[in-house]
Amino acid sequence: MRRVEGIRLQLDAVNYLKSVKTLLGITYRELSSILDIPESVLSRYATGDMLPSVETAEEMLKKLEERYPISEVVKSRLRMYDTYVDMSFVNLPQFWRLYEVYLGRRFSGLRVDVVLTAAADGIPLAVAAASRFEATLVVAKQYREPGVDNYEYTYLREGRPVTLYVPAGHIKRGYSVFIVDDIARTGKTLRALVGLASKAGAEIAGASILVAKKEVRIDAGFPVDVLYTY
Ligand SMILES: O=P(O)(O)OC[C@H]1O[C@H](OP(=O)(O)OP(=O)(O)O)[C@H](O)[C@@H]1O
Ligand SMILES: Nc1ncnc2[nH]cnc12
Repeated sequence: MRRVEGIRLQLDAVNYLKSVKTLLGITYRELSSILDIPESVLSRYATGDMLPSVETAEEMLKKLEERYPISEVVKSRLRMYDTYVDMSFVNLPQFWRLYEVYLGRRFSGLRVDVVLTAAADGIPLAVAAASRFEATLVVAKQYREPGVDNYEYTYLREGRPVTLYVPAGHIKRGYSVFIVDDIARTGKTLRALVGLASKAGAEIAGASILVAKKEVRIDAGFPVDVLYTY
């Protein structure tokens, strides 16, 4: 393992610890008994006065992922209303860090050139994903960028046509594209993003959608990772 990979693991373990502590409201006492590490040591990890060894970090991550999976964080932080799901936790830095660690481990070794999302609510998650994959962020918008060629994809949303655009130069033939969004209700936005990547001649390496309605089915020949269905 390269030195930098060890350091990443150490930081990932501490970030996971801090994120689940804040987002799930877990005490050091509980974390201490789950991890078998004294509370005083955990609090020094959290303040940054100390780092776990690489071996301890790997063990911590395994235990934390098993006991506090990111799906539990999503489930406990989202708020269901009649027809609306409040997903505002996707705007918390603690959640971005948790999501980065999750993606890095779930999709370890995946080559990604572009992380593609649709404006606006998917953007913070897509930034976190692009950061972890060392990829370029591309945001599909509901308007055409002027002065350049755009790929476009039109679908019907509650009877009205919606068109998503991306500048043609931003996704090239043969690129490996990873799709990110906060929620899929009808799956039409996800399908539109797949359509845009296909028009560009790119390959889709995978997709991560935090929350999806049970009815949403995407048979696109690539894995769509969903953390919570309703
Ligand atoms: O599966 P679907 O029915 O297509 O819905 C999912 C999409 O809807 C939301 O975006 P929205 O278009 O509301 O724009 P916003 O991100 O600006 O709220 C959400 O961020 C997804 O992109
Ligand atoms: N946050 C949300 N909740 C429910 N339906 C949606 N469609 C798009 N965004 C949504």
